[in-house]
Parts: sequence; C-alpha cells; structure tokens
Amino acid sequence: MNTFFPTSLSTAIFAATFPAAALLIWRLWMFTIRPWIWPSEPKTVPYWIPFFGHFYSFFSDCHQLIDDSVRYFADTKEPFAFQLCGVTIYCLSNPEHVTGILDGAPWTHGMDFTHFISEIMQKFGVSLHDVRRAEYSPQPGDEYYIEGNRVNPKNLSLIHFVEDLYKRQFLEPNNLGKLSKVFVNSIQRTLQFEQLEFDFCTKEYNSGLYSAEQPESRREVSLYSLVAGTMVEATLHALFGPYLHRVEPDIVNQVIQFNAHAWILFYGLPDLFGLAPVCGPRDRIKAAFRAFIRLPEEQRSEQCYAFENLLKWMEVLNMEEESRIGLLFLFFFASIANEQNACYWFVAHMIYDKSLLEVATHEIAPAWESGELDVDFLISKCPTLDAIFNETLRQRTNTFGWRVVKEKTTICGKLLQPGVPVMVPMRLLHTNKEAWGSTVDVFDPSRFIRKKTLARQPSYRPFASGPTYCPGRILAKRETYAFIATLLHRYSIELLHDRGRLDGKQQFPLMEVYRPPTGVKGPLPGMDLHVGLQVKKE
Ligand code: HEM
Repeated sequence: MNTFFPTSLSTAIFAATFPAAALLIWRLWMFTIRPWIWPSEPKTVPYWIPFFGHFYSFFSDCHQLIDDSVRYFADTKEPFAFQLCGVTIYCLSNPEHVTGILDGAPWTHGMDFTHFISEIMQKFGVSLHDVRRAEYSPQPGDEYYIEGNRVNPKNLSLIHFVEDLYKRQFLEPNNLGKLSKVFVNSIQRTLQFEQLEFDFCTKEYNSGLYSAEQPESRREVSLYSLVAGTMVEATLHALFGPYLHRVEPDIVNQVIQFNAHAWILFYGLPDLFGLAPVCGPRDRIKAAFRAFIRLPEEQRSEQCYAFENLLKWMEVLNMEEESRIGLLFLFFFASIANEQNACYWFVAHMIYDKSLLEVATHEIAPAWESGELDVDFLISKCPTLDAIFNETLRQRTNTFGWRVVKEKTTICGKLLQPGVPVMVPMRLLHTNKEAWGSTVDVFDPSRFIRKKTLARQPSYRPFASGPTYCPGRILAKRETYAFIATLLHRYSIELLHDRGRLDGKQQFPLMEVYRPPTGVKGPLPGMDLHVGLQVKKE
C-alpha cells in the first residue's frame, strides 16, 4: 500500500499531535463544556498544565493572578476557583463577600478558621496526633476535663484555649498593660544613641548603603533594619523575657529572616532537604524555644502571662516536646507577622513627607511632658498619627484570610463545596474604588481626617473583624506609636541624599508583593530608605 508519509514519520506526527489534541479537548471540557453543564460550580480560571494548574503564577505574582482572573471573568463578582497542584481553592472577587466572611456574616455558615489553624499547626511542627487532640473539646469524665481547672477554667479544646489566651493576654487591661510596658521599655533601650552602633541597623540591608564615618552624635541607618530590629527585639522581650537572647544571641536577625521566608512554610512548599531559606532561621529559632521550654518554670519568671499558661496546659496534656515548640512558635509568629512591616511603612511615609513629619512631631510633644512617654496620650489624643496609621494599614494590609467551607454555601449563585479552602483577599476591600474614590491609589492620610467614619466602613478591615478580629490590634497601635514618638523625641531625622537620582531624593520603596503573603509585607529586596539620625540637644 502506498503511504503518503513513511510509517516512522506518521508515528512521530501522531506522537506530537495526540498530546496537543488531548490537551485541547481537556481544556475545552474543563473550561467551556463543564461550566456550561454545571453553571452553579464556581468557574475555574483556565490553565494549561493539568494538576500543576496555577502553581507558577500563584507563587511568582499572586496578586497579579487574582487581578487577571477578575478581569478574565469580566468582574462578575462571583467566586472563582484556582488549581494548585491538584488542590482546588476558591477565591472571592467581591469586596462585600470579603467583608461578610471576615465579619462572620450568617450567610457564610461559619466558614471554618479552626481547620486552617490545624493545618498551620502541623506546618510549624505540631504532630498530627497532637493536632487531633488540640481540636478535641474535653467532655465531663474525660482524662483532661478537670473540675476547678485553674489554667483552662472553661475546659476548652487546646485550639480554643489558645484563642482565649490571646484575648486574655492582649486585651485584658492588666495583662496588656504589663506587656506593653516591657515592650515600650525595650524600644526606648534600643533607640538610645549608643545602641545604634549595633550592627542591626547600621550594616547593609539588601545591598543598601551605609557610611561608617559618622560624626559624634549622628548615625546613618537603614530604616528597615532600624524598625524591624527594634520591634522584633521588643516583641521577644515582652513575650519571652531575656531568655532567648541568652541561648541564641542572633535571635532578632533569625526572626527577621524567618519572617521574610515564612511563606515557604506557610504555603507548604518543599523544604528542599533543608536548603530552602526558611529552614535555617526556623531551626535556630526552634532550638532557642527548646532551650526556653526546658528551663524550670521558676527560671522563666519574666515570660509573659500567655506563655506561662500555655506551657502549663501543654504540660498537663503531656504533649510531645516538638509539638509544644511548634505551638509556641505559631503563637509567636502571629505576634510578629504584621507588626514590624506595618510599623516600617508607617515610619517610612512620615519620614518621606516632611509636612507629615512636622505635624507628627508637634502632635506627640505633649506625650513627653512628664519626662516619661505617655503612651495613653499617643493612642487617644493624636488624630494625625491615627490618620497616618489608618492610611498605612489601608494600603499595606494586602494579605489573604483563609477559611474552609463548612457546609454547602451559595455565594452569587455559585455553590461552594464543604472542605474546600477559600482565599479571602483583603486587598479587594482596601483598593475598592467604590468605597475609596478615584484617589484610592494615593497615600492620603487626610481622607481619614476629612471623614471620621471611614475607619468604620465595611471596606476597611485591616485587623479583620468578627470571630478572628485581631487580638493584637491595641498593642500594635501602642507599639507603633511608641516607636515613632521615641524616635522623633530623640533624633532629628533626614533622608539621605541619593546621588544616583537627578532630584537627589531617594525613591520611595516598593512593597514586595510577588510572594504570597503571610502578613504585611516589607520592601522589595534591594529597596529601603536610608536616613540620618542626629541626636537632639536636651
Ligand atoms: C499592624 C499590625 C497588625 C495587623 C495589620 C494585624 C492583622 C491581623 C488580621 C487581619 C488578623 C485576622 C486574620 C484572619 O481573619 O484570617 C489577625 C489575627 C491575629 N493577630 Fe494580628 N495584626 C497585627 C498585629 C498583631 C500583634 C501585634 C499581635 C500580637 C501581639 C497580633 C496577634 C494576632 C493573633 C493572635 C491573631 C489570630 C486570632 C485568632 O486566631 O482568632 N496581631 N491579625
């Protein structure tokens, strides 16, 4: 028989076209026919590589993926779906739905946060066995149901006990007051002129410049290193006392490094046999925690109220040591995941805009009248600081909330299936033009002064709300305001001249937005503000 192509060539063409044809048929089925047959399923954003799905685009620029997807579906405001290595994830696209889920609105049918916490616990090192126990609420008659229980009086499951502890530690005035005092003292110690000789803020940060030749009362510093170093140091002192520094002198730097790479752990990427950049700092921090929890209780007398009780209860539950370390780590991580970077942007905006700096300097002056810093004055009588803080959080909290669908839930005609994770992009709220107007992209604190109700409107949820309303919100404000008040009281601050730019003014740093967030992000690597600090005369 005469054949047009030799057999080997036709086999090769078949081998090449078959996969391409199969791929086209699969795409046609997945993204055209299937949505047509089952219109109530959230539509999946089309992708080309089965199983891997949106893996690459999610981990290389997650916000762009969301923006592109919203545009692709013509901004219908319906929830849609991504595919990440075989896992389906729903994503919200309507600001009203984001607010509803954060507020715990009835139509969300209690989207589950606990399930998400259980997964994160494992990623931080809690064994599956202990996670299961942590989810269980002890019943009368159970081994761990203790009448007159002084550590866990409500006999809550460990997960709910921790949530309750957060509230008792960060919201009850007595516990909050003690913690805040240690925190503010630490900030004041670190920001003494002599301390600024420490490497932490005067060495290179992300290839930034640093001039070592300083006159007597002047320092040139990397603003990021100054803020992050001071805030992490203060958090460590307030929560653990002085103990971690004794076993790990580089603990502050390790925490900053961990925070920068925590997304690898958080999103469950492979640790590449310990070579992923999150592994080194994670292991050193865990080693310090291990030494901490092995100390006899009387030698941990300066630890915070929450850790004292958490460690006691985990002891009663007879949890494995690595699980105890993991849970302590997770508690600690919640306290630093947003704070240092939020404070950085707050300070950076102020230093960059001389007029803001002047007003703020003037506004905080009465807080020093007695000679001691009056933090209560700062947080209750400084409307300009409030406006800058609110606007900073509006622009910088572009993190994701995570929930898991508990029971069948319909949103905008789309039926969400139980057990599927839901991504809640908070950026949708804070960049919503309908709520913020045409100047949504401009940093303009005065909008919060012109319209006082803005901070209470549904499109503003920097600390979430409802069941997961951030218990650290008051502390965060106290810490951030205490930092700026101490800095401005002690130093005259100027932006260093940038010889590489025509106008000599440094470029305002861009935010690192490419990797998926675990909290407020810092500046893009290689970007920062470099500032001169001149000690003020008494
Ligand atoms: C400006 C800084 C901060 C911001 C923007 C912030 C934001 C948030 C947000 C949005 C959530 C809720 C997440 C969700 O619903 O999915 C949250 C939860 C939480 N935050 Fe903050 N936070 C900040 C500072 C702090 C501080 C200083 C602490 C502790 C010292 C803290 C402790 C926590 C804890 C423990 C939770 C979990 C609450 C729970 O499990 O229900 N936060 N935070």
